[in-house]
Amino acid sequence: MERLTVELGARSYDIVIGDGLLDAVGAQVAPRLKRPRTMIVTDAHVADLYLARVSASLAAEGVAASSLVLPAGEGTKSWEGLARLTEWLIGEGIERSDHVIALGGGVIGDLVGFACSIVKRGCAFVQVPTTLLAQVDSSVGGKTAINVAAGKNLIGAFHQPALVLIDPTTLATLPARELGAGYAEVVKYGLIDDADFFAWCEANGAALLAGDGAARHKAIAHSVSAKARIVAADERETQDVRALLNLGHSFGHALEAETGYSDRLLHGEAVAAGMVLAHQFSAAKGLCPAADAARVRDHLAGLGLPHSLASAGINSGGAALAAHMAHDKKVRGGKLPLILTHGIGRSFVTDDYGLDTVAAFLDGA
Ligand SMILES: NC(=O)c1ccc[n+]([C@@H]2O[C@H](COP(=O)([O-])OP(=O)(O)OC[C@H]3O[C@@H](n4cnc5c(N)ncnc54)[C@H](O)[C@@H]3O)[C@@H](O)[C@H]2O)c1
Ligand SMILES: O=C(O)C(=O)C[C@@H](O)[C@H](O)[C@H](O)COP(=O)(O)O
Ligand SMILES: [Zn+2]
Repeated sequence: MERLTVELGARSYDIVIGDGLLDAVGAQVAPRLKRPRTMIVTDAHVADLYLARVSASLAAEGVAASSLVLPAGEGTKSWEGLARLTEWLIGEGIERSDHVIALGGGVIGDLVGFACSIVKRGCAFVQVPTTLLAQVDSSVGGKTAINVAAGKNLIGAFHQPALVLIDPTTLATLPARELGAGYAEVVKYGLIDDADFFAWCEANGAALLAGDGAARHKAIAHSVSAKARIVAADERETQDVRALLNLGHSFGHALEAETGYSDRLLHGEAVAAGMVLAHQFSAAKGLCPAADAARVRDHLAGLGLPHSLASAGINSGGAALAAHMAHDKKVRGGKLPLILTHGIGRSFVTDDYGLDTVAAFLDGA
């Protein structure tokens, strides 16, 4: 079992990684509770697979757990999902010191985190991520949100979890397409500031996706450690440090919006295409060697991930895509900060390029 801490002063918390940890959720959570009671929120797929085990681990510690099973999929990160969850938590008689357990992928984690940021003005929650994406990214850092018609994650809050419990063995049941989507966020950490880790991804990505346990463990531990470092340095994304975690997302979120947050394009798939576009845009502006942009495209394409507008199933014009980007939460003074790069592992934030420039680039991409 491995343990690291996200250092955030009074809001610091541990991330625990261990095979079989799902059966120890009760032992990890029980000592934190003011009463032997908790609420588990999950989705329909994960409930079938893992809810009974988590409930049993809590029962073994004398903790009674009620559960809410929400529909699987991005559509649950919505006003409707939020209303249903918050009403349920209130109906369950939640107290602020209770620890709601978010058992599932990034959709459940983001929704539960946001609900817990507003119910009774703030309740505790524990992330038990079961997708690769959630284990390497979304369960850590306290960005919580729902999607609205105008854009991705536009209604949300920073609300840190009290604890993150990662059991990599849950990935054994994850569909290959979901694994690939999560893998895009793993590659992101290499592209941001760690060229050696990108090279590791090139060498080990295929094995990781094929089920290599050691590769999965290394990717998860490395990713959460990088994320913990970045979040500790800039918790609320005010200093152009945490914004680097948005590499590929300004483009990616526009692609997700264009596909209506449907399963035509998963978040991680949109990020994969978005990261390639960010490198190609950088190369087109003379900021990044074209060979680096090609290397990123080739790695993601080689693993079957979207690596262009066409392979992401997008045939909209640049202006339509750029219009989505105008809603980006990083916009300041009317300018859109983009995460661009000087090469692999050398990302940076700039607001030197306007939406017209981005639209023209996308028209030719
Ligand atoms: N808060 C953050 O920092 C952050 C970071 C990255 C992504 N996100 C958000 O995360 C969301 C995407 O998360 P996701 O990719 O985990 O998607 P998801 O939560 O929709 O899960 C993907 C699918 O896998 C199923 N599933 C989950 N665990 C499983 C398992 N172990 N075995 C079998 N099936 C399983 C789910 O039921 C679902 O159908 C997006 O909304 C994205 O915006 C947030
Ligand atoms: O934690 C962060 O910071 C991230 O940007 C992680 C991203 O992978 C994630 O998709 C996040 O939700 C995007 O943030 P947003 O602020 O652009 O909604
Ligand atoms: Zn993301």
